[in-house]
Amino acid sequence: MASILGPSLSIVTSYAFRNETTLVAHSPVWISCARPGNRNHFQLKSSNGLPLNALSSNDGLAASSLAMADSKSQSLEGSFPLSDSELTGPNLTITVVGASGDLAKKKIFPALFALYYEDWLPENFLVFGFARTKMTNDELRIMISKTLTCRIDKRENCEDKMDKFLKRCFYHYGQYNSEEHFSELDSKLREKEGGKLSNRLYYLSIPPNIFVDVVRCASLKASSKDGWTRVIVEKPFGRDSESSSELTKCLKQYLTEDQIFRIDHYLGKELVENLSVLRFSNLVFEPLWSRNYIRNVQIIFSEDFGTEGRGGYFDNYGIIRDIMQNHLLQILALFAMETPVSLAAEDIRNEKVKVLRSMRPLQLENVVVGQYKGHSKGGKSYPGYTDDPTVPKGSLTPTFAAAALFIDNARWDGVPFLMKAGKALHTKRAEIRVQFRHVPGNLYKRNFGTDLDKATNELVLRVQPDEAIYLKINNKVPGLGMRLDRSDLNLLFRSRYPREIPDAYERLLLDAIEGERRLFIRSDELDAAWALFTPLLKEIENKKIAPELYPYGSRGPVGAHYLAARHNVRWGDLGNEDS
Ligand SMILES: NC(=O)C1=CN([C@@H]2O[C@H](COP(=O)(O)OP(=O)(O)OC[C@H]3O[C@@H](n4cnc5c(N)ncnc54)[C@H](OP(=O)(O)O)[C@@H]3O)[C@@H](O)[C@H]2O)C=CC1
Ligand SMILES: O=C1O[C@H](COP(=O)(O)O)[C@@H](O)[C@H](O)[C@H]1O
Repeated sequence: MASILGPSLSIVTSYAFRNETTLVAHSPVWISCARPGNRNHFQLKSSNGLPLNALSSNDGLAASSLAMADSKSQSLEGSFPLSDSELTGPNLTITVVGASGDLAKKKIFPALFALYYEDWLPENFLVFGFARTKMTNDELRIMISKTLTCRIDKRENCEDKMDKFLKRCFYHYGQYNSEEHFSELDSKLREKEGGKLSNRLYYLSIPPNIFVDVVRCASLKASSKDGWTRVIVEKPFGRDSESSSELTKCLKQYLTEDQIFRIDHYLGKELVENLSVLRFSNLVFEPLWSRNYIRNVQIIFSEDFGTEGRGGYFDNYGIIRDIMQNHLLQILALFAMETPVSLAAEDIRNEKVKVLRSMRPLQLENVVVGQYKGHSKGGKSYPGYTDDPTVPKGSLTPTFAAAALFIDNARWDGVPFLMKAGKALHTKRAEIRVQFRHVPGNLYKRNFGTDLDKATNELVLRVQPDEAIYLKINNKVPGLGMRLDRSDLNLLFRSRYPREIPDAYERLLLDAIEGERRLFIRSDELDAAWALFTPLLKEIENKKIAPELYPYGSRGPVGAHYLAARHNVRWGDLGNEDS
């Protein structure tokens, strides 16, 4: 039997190395739990500097109890009810609260399976579904297997792995506000954990009005006694500053900040992760990253479908809360932050908060809101937003918004950051566009005609679909004479990296398991984000600003063009489809 992880610590080499086998063991000595196979990364330290699945100093458990639990677990080896006799390390149970719901089926279970398939999960993991719907373990397994459409589908041994995964999935039904039902869940978890050191991760995949009930019941009745307990909280984190701080206050009655993992799945997207790598590990970009060279930055999100099926939820939030205040603002903060002291979560989050706190209050005149209306095209008709039966008639909720934001600090003074987010537009896309300044005294300006904007360099990070980073440059068309052409230096991920890109939820789940908080939102970041958007949202709502209507499947309201033009900007996504 391999030895188990003791309370010794090893220090992280790098976040990116979590599946590599290079160890940098520091005192006290690393106790190896080496065993053959892919799971070597589970002997490695996580990116928070602790052994994977160990407790962080913030998880509320003294090292002595970890040691005690570990020695206890040695004597109970084999009591975990899986056939694998080589089990090592602490147990991990992941309880998906709201297991019957859309997000659980669509994203969470598939992500867990993908992690399992690729050997990222610890040996002793279990998945529990919890919801009010009555289901047996087998029914949950059928539900999971039916909806497990994930990137792994076509891979070798997928079915075999799936069977093994499903054997680790269990269900417990109960009410979200019943301490008794969470006590029952706790009994089931303890039975499965077999007395070993156990860590527990809860994923709140439920509507926000029941977050606090669940956290109260889980924390009082079903938290880990000897390991860590962490809770992933899904958005929305409130609707404005007041409700958000109330939510934080309530959660903090039962959890410490370090136990709360506020998820913003855009931070888990490959290209968003890559933003800092591009900037801080290439000499060529960072010197350009300021008002001196950058004319404007555009952060664009569009979906080619409406709120179909989620109109009830959406109408209470609207596109500004649904996409801008979180996903796009997070990207902006990462894009604009100063170089952090290190890659440690707190260093990065400190820099992001500074950006958010330096932002100029949003003015209504710098914002355009829109709502899609029904449209017929090619003999097919597409419903308007208010045609959705779950949306109140006459709703003014915006399904589109564009905004010009400014960061009043030395680096970004005067540079417009334009955001655009919309549903039911002509395409599905998310991208970051950086438009550089004109070349001063450009020797070739005669070759560009009068429109110098067309000749400026533009760096595009296409977050989705078809991830890519490309830089628009001017180039001489080969041949005699002097004709210039706008070309792309193009890093198309699917050509360069044939492996499929993991879903954002995979990365974020793994990070939460590892205790890596870098990609989760800290409460002061959240406060700063709401402080920026709350006055604007209140003004839009109090003044009952009517959204500009745009046809389903169009490029959005024309007001967005006027807004950009007022700031001397042209939206970069409005050229041809591939631009
Ligand atoms: N779906 C998505 O694409 C995304 C969702 N989110 C967020 O994730 C969370 C879950 O989303 P999603 O799965 O779509 O949500 P659902 O509406 O599907 O709800 C999840 C589960 O919660 C229970 N539930 C639903 N409504 C209530 C209610 N009023 N009171 C008590 N329980 C209820 C139901 O389970 P049961 O009846 O069995 O108890 C349901 O299966 C939400 O916070 C959402 O905002 C975030 C990003 C995207
Ligand atoms: O958070 C949300 O994101 C989805 C879009 O996510 P993506 O990963 O598919 O781009 C959006 O549809 C939804 O309205 C919003 O709540």
